[in-house]
Amino acid sequence: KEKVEITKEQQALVKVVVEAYNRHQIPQDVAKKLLQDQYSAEENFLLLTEMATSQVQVLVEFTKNIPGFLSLDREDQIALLKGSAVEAMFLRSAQVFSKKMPNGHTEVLEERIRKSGISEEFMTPMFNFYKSIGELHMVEEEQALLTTITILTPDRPYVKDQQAVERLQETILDVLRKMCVLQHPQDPQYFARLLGRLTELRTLSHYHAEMLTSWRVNDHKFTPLLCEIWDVQ
Ligand SMILES: COc1ccc(-c2nc3ccccc3n2[C@H](C(=O)Nc2c(C)cccc2C)C2CCCCC2)c(OC)c1
Repeated sequence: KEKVEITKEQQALVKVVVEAYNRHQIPQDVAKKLLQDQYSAEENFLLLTEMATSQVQVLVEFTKNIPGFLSLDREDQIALLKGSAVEAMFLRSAQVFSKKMPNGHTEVLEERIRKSGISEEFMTPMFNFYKSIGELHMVEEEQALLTTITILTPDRPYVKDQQAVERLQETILDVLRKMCVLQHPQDPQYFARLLGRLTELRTLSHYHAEMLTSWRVNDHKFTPLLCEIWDVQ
């Protein structure tokens, strides 16, 4: 049984990433807003586009703190951001949905999301993903590193130097694997299950454009930034 230990530089790397991840969170807590009032489909659509727009902005800031990211080719940095923004948004939403809340609040939140204006057909895959993330009971380090691994996916469209991205991703994967072994000694499959969620995340993200255009509102207005990132308009 090899003794797994996290090196000093790996600890420093995790600290930088987790601090940046926590610092670059969206100011207003959307879950609180949703728990307070039932909004119309129009208001929810506007809230979604506002949340998604600010999420992309915080994602850009977050990537600046990923060791090695700024040394990548600049066009590759853009390709990684464009390629991971939707997945990062769903991962963030799953983490918000899975947060420990007072009794009954999660059910109210789920109801509000079901009635938000999103069309029926996407609810099952979306909530299946949210619940599968929730079952992992990830600690914040795992959440931050998993988001970082999603961003550092080498085979995004238009990435030229995939090897450089792979090297960065492997650095994060190595420390996450060790953390999972140390954090969940009773579950040797935990790290594999964590990575398995990224496959589910990619599948869910294929639906995002349809989820938006099928939102039950008359006019689907997007910000210029979202037109860039989402395959809409
Ligand atoms: C593409 O279609 C989507 C994407 C996300 C959600 C979503 N799942 C959530 C789980 C928990 C809390 C809120 C959740 N959201 C939205 C939200 O803002 N996600 C969010 C974003 C966008 C950025 C940063 C952070 C977050 C949480 C609410 C937007 C307003 C209507 C209700 C959903 C969604 O729900 C129908 C449909």
